[in-house]
Amino acid sequence: MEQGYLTLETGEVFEGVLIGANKESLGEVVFNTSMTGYQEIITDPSYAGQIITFCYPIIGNYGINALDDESISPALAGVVIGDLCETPSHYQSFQKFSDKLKQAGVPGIVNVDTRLLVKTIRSRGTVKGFISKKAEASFTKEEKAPLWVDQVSTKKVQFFKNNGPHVVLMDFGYKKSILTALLAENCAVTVVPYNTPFEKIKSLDPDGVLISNGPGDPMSLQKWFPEIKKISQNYPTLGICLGHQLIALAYGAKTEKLAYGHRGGNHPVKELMTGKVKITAQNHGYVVVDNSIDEKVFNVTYRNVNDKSIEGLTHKNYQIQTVQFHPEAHPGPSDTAYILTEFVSKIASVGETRYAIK
Ligand SMILES: NC(=O)CC[C@H](N)C(=O)O
Repeated sequence: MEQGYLTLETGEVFEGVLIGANKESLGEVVFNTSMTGYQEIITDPSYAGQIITFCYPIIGNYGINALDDESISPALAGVVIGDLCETPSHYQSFQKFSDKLKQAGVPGIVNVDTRLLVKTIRSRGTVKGFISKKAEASFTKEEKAPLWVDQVSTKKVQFFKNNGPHVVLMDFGYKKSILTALLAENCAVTVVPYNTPFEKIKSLDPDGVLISNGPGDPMSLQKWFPEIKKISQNYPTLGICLGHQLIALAYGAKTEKLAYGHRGGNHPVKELMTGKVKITAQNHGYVVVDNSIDEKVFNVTYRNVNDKSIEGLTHKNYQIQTVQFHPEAHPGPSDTAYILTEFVSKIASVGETRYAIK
């Protein structure tokens, strides 16, 4: 057990014990409030480049299983934990949390005062941090953040056969649960790289397109906004999290960074049409700016109950729906699983009446 430190760019230093990969790591320090689901969280590609602080004090108690990974290899920069349990107990567990981290090449730091760290992030806003054996770090101003999506998106097209409607899943760093949910609805799914142009998607002849979640600042993908717009004008489209932000941006709205993001399994969201509140799973640092939405183009369908931020949109003329939260959950409640089910039944019924390709 080796002593280590998490140094924040704002100067605070947190002491702990190093676990996982034996290396230093720099990342944006964020926190997740979920009480369970650490395996899904560390394998969610949307965390690429980030150091996740777990608010829940005990992590690792039910081990790692063969089912819950949300991607093949974790993309996060590190983890910060209060109390790590190295003697897991669960019938499906085959690995300890620290071994999973080591295998994935990700460093972590445990025995950290995570309550103080989260309070610090809440007052400072999201800050960069450095995990190291030394209590010092130098933070140089990066010219440009890496294009994280490019690092997590598939490089090749993958087909999943089925006898239901055909969905093209644009992979900006999709969570496996999105694919699983579509397959469970009998959809045939074609997973394509994030930078697949409209013409290629047209050649795949989908019934609908799903623009996935993914890491980083949505504005870093500005180059692809015209393609995203064209795709969504020609096929019924569902955007989840980053997908929601990209669609809004493609139609001229703006996004901004939240002070410290929404990451957890109990974010209340109001469905404006019914007034009903759904408890949702979330993991995002950016939001669509409220007054940047053209109300002649989009209806705001959902709002966050806590900070009133935009959580969902529908287009007034095209079959486009977007959600900032995660209807596939994993981890988190499945209150909004109907969003995926309704999308699939909509594209199944569009069938022959599908609008003409422009
Ligand atoms: N889960 C996601 O798709 C996250 C979207 C985006 N990277 C954000 O942080 O806001």
